[in-house]
Amino acid sequence: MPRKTLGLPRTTGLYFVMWACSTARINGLCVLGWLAVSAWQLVASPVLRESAVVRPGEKPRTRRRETQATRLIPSSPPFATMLATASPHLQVAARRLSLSVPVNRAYCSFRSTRPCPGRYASVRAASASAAEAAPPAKEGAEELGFQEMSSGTRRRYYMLGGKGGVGKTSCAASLAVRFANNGHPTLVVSTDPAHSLSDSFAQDLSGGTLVPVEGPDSPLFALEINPEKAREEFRTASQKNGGAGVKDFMDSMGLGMLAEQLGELKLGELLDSPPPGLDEAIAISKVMQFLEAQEYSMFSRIVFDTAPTGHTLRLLSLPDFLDASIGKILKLRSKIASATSAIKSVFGQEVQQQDAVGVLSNSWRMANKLEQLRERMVKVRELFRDTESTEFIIVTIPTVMAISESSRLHSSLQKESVPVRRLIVNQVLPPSTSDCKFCAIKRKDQARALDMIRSDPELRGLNIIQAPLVDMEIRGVPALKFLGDIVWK
Ligand SMILES: Nc1ncnc2c1ncn2[C@@H]1O[C@H](COP(=O)(O)OP(=O)(O)OP(=O)(O)O)[C@@H](O)[C@H]1O
Repeated sequence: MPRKTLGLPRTTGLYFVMWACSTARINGLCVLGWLAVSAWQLVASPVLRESAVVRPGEKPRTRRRETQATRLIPSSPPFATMLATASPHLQVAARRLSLSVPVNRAYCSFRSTRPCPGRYASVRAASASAAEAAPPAKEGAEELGFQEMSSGTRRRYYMLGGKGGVGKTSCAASLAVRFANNGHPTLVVSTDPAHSLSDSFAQDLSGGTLVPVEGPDSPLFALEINPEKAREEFRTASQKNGGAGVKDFMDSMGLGMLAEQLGELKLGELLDSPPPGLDEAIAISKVMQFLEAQEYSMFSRIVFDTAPTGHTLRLLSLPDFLDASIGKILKLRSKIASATSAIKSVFGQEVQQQDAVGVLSNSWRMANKLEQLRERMVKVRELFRDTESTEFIIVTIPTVMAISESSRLHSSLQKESVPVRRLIVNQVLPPSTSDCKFCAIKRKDQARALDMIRSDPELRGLNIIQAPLVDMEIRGVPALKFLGDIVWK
């Protein structure tokens, strides 16, 4: 029908078609409306299309970014923009066009009262925008880029930690992939009792041994330490605690005091309900064991995906804890050794005597193992504090709760003299030309949280790395490479 016959301006024509769709609620009509609008859009929307690209007060978007966005999600930005700039009736109509997911997505990313069905229209565009929007990290800060992390072949350790669920594993795995793709034979280790490294690499890494990860240019191995299994080694040594018969026997030997002291130490309980941090301590000491072996000397970068904040802090104070809780055992060790040999030399093979010897020698073995653990923990703590080889990277998200926790974590790490220089703020919503209500509110919240970082006395001195919230699940080496290229620059 010629436009003149209708006698309506173009936008009103569009309005009419969409209004018909929204009122009729008939899918067939919706399809017709959609086709009509698309045809109309092809021939008559240069002005509106232009307005989709540049708005007052905004930087013009580059043609390239627009192309990337449209390639990744085949939505129809000009059409969505038209909807966004038109009346609320049109927006209702657009919602009813639910048969067209791209349109819904595009629509949502412009104006909606509900959260977006997909996260972002374009991952690449998002990351580019985030990089553009990243605030200067700190005043007078040294520039710490990936180049600095990657330079040199001397072994370096990176420990990523923070509140649960902020993206520690994704960031640690992406850093490991990035190192491996930059020529470093790399080992990534999860010491978090609730492992998600396997999920992150989409590969089974459980089993407590080094597993090669397929994909990167240089060797990349992953290791999930099973704390239960590692603890089992210690537990078996403490299983025979002896019974009343043994106690009587030791009393009769004049070793009653020793038996009582051993009983009080409750060796079995120490490992059955381990003190906080012990699991991770055993896990890290296991890694130290691995790394002492010649066959693992090839790794020039070791990345740790650590357990959530609390565990890490307790881990650092564990050597002191072990001193306090097993110090007594260590003191008793020589007494145990001499009592064991005395009993062995004086008596024959009676059951009671065997039990008594068993208790003492188990206790002695146990004491030895705990002593070894304590020594390793001291080494782990030294490693954590070595500014030359180690860096702890705090991962957070832009929420008040996560930032408060990161601030406390930083303060505790400072007290323990652990070097921290970088703070990753993960899942930042990138700026967009227009916002759904949900996104706008979320973005405001995030902006407040980012301001909080800038004014936080603990965090403002750190080099801040913003990682955008991306619209895909970060799973498998290609996705991790993708994230790594954005985050580790
Ligand atoms: N920048 C991002 N954009 C989109 N999704 C992300 C991003 N970072 C992490 N995620 C997603 O968030 C979820 C949690 O991430 P991850 O497992 O890395 O967190 P975590 O801190 O290690 O969790 P936990 O404390 O439970 O081990 C995962 O589904 C991951 O894909």
